[in-house]
Amino acid sequence: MMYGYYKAGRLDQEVVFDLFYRVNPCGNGFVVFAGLEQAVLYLMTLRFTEEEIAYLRQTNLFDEGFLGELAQFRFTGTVHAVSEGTVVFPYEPLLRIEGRLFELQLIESALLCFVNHQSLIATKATRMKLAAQTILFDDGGAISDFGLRRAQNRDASIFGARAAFIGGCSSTSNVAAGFYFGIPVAGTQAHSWIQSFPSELEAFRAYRDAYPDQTVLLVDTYNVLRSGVPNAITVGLELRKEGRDLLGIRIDSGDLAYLSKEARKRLDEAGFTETKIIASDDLDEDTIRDLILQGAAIDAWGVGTALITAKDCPALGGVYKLSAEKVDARYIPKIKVSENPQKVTNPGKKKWVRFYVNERANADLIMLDEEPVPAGEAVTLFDPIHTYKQKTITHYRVREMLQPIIVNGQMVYELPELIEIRAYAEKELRSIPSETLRLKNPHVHHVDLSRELWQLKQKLVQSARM
Ligand SMILES: Nc1ncnc2c1ncn2[C@@H]1O[C@H](COP(=O)(O)OP(=O)(O)OP(=O)(O)O)[C@@H](O)[C@H]1O
Ligand SMILES: O=P(O)(O)OC[C@H]1O[C@H](OP(=O)(O)OP(=O)(O)O)[C@H](O)[C@@H]1O
Ligand SMILES: O=C(O)c1cccnc1
Repeated sequence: MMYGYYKAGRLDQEVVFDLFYRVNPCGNGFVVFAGLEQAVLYLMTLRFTEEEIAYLRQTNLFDEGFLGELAQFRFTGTVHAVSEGTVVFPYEPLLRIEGRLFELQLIESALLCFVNHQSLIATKATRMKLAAQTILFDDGGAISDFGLRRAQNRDASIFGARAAFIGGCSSTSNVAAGFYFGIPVAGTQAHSWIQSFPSELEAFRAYRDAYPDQTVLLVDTYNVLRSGVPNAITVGLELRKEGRDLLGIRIDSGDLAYLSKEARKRLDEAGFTETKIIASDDLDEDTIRDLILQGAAIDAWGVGTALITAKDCPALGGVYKLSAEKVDARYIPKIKVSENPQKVTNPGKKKWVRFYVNERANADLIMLDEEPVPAGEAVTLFDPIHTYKQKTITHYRVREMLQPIIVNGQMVYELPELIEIRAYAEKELRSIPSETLRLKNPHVHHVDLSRELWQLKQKLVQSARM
């Protein structure tokens, strides 16, 4: 397409693209937006190397003028985006990109790859947190990412760990992710550790000697209640003699509700009331919720496959659509019409706002960029499909959601630390009504169009059909 634009003399045509998604993943009521940092770093460093140009040359598809354009390629466009960790909903522009058609077309798939992957995993992690009733993070069980071995690849594990941390995981067992992003790293030991020693007790003692202040023992290699827990208590008593304590045990198979409750009883009877019980074994948000309903005595959760691959909903369908074209300093709105009404795009250069009523997100409104943001006057919102469904809000706080990130190829935004993004994501979740956070059949958050945008869309649909 870039070569075609070049041949048609359209490479400098100024356009606007929106990146958004249409359907929440996993039956969820929202998405936690993530991946912006990688998208921005990609745009700021995007170049064609001599080697890459030589590869393209030998395809015999392109002329030298075009290859020369690639050699001097720089991203010179303007990007507005929501902050990482923001709770977002279908059809909301997550990134709005303005610039040369030549550049904006090239970046489509890369931007989608960063945003789709990390937003999906951040959302999945949030679901786990909601299931574990840890939305208030100081309560309920922490969730650790155990996913590296099950991730689709190295990058998926590392960026997945980043996204999982944004979504609320407390730690990762992926040390590379700790190295790159400063995520707290935590882990225990595998069954092979226990098997490699002559006995379980010797294995526990050797682990304690290596990590006397972080002794967490895997108790299910032979028999949880007859061998693992009694041996862990023996090692715990030895630690006590040194003035230390047994930090935890991990149960990785069997009936996690029954075994955790029994293990809790025995640990408590032996005086280890502070020792944590960590569960793992094919956990997902449904099993976590189920175990909590059964009164399982689980303090923390190690989650692998279901988290890092978003196993039951393995892709977020974010898309990148052209919404306007600049002609004589004016933006001309563009639309994509479809037989499927959900695939008709929202035309024009747009922005969007969120209305808060009593500090809870009440509704979102997508509007044309030139429209004034409501400033306290009563606003009547209507459903863009079933337009008779209307509501008027009066006492609200309004927040503009897109902010400048890159202007004419220059970064104007300071990328936040990951820990700040995580804290912001938590704050965001607290601003969303609990009905929308429900794991099953959540309330559908209202994302409406301003009257002007709605009328423009109707007009363009009508004219496109003629
Ligand atoms: N009390 C429980 N309620 C609901 N699900 C549970 C409960 N206990 C365990 N599970 C889940 O059931 C599944 C256990 O599967 P299965 O019985 O096949 O294996 P297992 O006994 O854990 O042995 P292994 O992991 O060694 O194959 C896991 O996904 C686990 O998280
Ligand atoms: O959430 P999950 O996908 O289960 O990931 C975590 C699992 O990974 C490890 O198991 P391991 O690779 O040794 O396999 P196994 O326990 O399934 O046998 C660990 O002991 C957990 O069981
Ligand atoms: O640290 C652990 O116990 C761990 C890490 C990854 C996968 N399974 C277990």
